[in-house]
Amino acid sequence: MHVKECILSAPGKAILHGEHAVVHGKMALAVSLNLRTYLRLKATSDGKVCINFPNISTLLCWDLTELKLLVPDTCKKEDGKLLNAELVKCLREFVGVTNGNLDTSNMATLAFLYIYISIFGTGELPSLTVTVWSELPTGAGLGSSAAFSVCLAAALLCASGAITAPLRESEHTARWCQEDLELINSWAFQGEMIIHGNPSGVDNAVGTWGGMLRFLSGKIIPLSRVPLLRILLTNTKVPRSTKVLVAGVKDKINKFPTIMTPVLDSVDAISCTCEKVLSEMTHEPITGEHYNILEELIDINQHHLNVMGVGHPALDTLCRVTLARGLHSKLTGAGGGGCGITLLRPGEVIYTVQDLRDCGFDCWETSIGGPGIQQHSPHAVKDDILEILNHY
Ligand SMILES: Nc1ncnc2c1ncn2[C@@H]1O[C@H](COP(=O)(O)OP(=O)(O)OP(=O)(O)O)[C@@H](O)[C@H]1O
Ligand SMILES: C[C@@](O)(CCO)CC(=O)[O-]
Ligand SMILES: [Mg+2]
Repeated sequence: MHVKECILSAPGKAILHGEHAVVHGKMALAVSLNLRTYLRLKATSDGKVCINFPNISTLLCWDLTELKLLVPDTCKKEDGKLLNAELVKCLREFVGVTNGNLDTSNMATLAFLYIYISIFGTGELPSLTVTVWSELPTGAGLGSSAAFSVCLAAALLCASGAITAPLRESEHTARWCQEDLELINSWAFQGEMIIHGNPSGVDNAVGTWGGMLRFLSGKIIPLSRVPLLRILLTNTKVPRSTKVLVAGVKDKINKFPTIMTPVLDSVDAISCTCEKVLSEMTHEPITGEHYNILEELIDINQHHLNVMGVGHPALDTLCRVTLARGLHSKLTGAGGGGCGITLLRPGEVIYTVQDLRDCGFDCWETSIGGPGIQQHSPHAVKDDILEILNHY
């Protein structure tokens, strides 16, 4: 093993515009959040691999001898756009995943085992313990699966020696070089493929690089100059699965191609227009008209997302309650429940927070644009999170 112990973190994300359309080759605008997923990897010598994912109540241990039997004959060490079908089939049987059973714990376990065996399968399997704790709500549209996959990919790549842990003595936080980030991102995409089925890659790109970015057909363009936006996040707490929602949109497009294609094109135009307005806001004095346009784009996109079939009555409530205070909201991420975003104007007093809490929703203002995957020294991690990571 190339590391004895390491602690990493990756951010969640909010999609401003382009969710679902991005899966079909359209543009998305996404931004990292100040809520992060933390992972601690520890080398052990007991011949076991243990995973502890307390957010989803998962604590499992296997003997290395058991896991060795799962390594397929053709274990590719290459990163790629396709999963090794033989390994997926074998792991699904091992973990007990059937087609109708989208148990949250199973998907995370499957993603861990897939990345672990793919990275180490051609050599010796190491004995280790991995603990993951997240500040993000899981399965709520804020990219928890991507932050999880990015952390797993980075930690296991470091443990294998494919990349080097960047933290030097006396440093508290460190990042990887561009080349290593590309490798982390490509393995995180494979984790997302396990959890999502058909991801665009936008979520893992934000988890890897952080900041605000434009994502189009696998191309990631960081937006360096963006205005300081105030965004309210609301979690309707309605559970949903990204995998199921993405598959539903695909079915609708296949069923009504001539009806749905213009909707996707319109979402693409919304993302382009939004990017243009955001860029103007960094070059010229910000006016009320800039905000008027951003708000109208949010309203139009929310209608389109309803047309795609990924709305939910709880998200309608969010839009109605915030509009009563003159604020504009849309779902973010896969929809079907989960979280929505509300744009706040500078200096705005947000009475709407109490209205939303009265509806039973969680609601908080977030800061956006935090860093992508990082390695931390234990001193750089908040005490309560460190306690959870060290508990196992
Ligand atoms: N902290 C975590 N620990 C373990 N597994 C996690 C964690 N966070 C996410 N996951 C895995 O990711 C799944 C949720 O992924 P899903 O893509 O459905 O939602 P999301 O990523 O939160 O939202 P979106 O994809 O819309 O942004 C969980 O069911 C679990 O398998
Ligand atoms: C719904 C979706 O567009 C965003 C999920 O955060 C899926 C994806 O891009 O992989
Ligand atoms: Mg996800």
